[in-house]
Amino acid sequence: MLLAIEDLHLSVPSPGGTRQILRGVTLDVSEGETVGLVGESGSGKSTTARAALRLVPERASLSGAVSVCGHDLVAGDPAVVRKVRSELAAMIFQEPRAVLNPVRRIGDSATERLVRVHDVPKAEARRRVAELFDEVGLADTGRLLRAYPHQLSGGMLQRVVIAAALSTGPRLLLADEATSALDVTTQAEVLALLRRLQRERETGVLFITHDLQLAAAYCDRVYVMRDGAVVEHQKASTIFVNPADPYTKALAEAVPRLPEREQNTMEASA
Ligand SMILES: Nc1ncnc2c1ncn2[C@@H]1O[C@H](COP(=O)(O)OP(=O)(O)OP(=O)(O)O)[C@@H](O)[C@H]1O
Repeated sequence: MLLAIEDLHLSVPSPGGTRQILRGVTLDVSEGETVGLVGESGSGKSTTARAALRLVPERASLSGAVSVCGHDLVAGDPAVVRKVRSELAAMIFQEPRAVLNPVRRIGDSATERLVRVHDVPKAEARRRVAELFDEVGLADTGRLLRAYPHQLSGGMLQRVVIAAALSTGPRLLLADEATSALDVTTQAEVLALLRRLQRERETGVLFITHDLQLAAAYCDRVYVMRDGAVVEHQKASTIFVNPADPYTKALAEAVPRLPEREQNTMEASA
């Protein structure tokens, strides 16, 4: 098992007492699996994923178990946490521009993990990252390594971030709304790319999205969260057909559909 979270509770002190953010979350991700984590804004999806890297709020109180490739992230000492963050797991966020320093060249940002954390010589790190750029479909890698983030489109930047995340060969990818800011075509391209890389490397992916339809189409299994707890867990192929929890039912019913009249008009004109 790559990621195993069991009965995870997380609370933070708040002006009125204690604020419960996670209430007994249990989920897992195996090698080569894409597992969706779905829920509305504020349901605790990001907090759950960040707990896999022990990136929890300061002064948070945490109980339960989190293990990444068998390493205990709750009780583990700082060396274990460092190993997980630098070698075993990597996170991809929604907005690449927020991750990449705007005044640093792409090459410096993308090689940072290899150079700083893994002591790989700079020239070797650039060679490896250039290879990965090629793999994620970025052309003209020499020019790209010298470019600044503002010179690239959102889709290209997200590919850069994916290449940087993959540079240290993580077993587990935590993708937090990783394609939500992209237009539909670019989103489809980046999802296909992630799928291919994942199959080649047998990576496990925790795929966080607020979009149940996307999760059902893209993932193997789906967990649905509401108010800090998992309220449903199903195979992706059945979650739309057979939602058990009333909240999932409501989410499934909320998927926008074209009104019948417009659909008929489109069919007629096709
Ligand atoms: N450091 C913190 N201190 C206090 N509350 C926090 C902290 N971090 C998160 N929260 C709260 O915990 C809840 C869950 O947040 P989280 O970001 O995990 O939700 P989410 O499902 O990922 O939402 P979104 O889709 O909007 O990112 C939210 O109500 C958020 O405001």
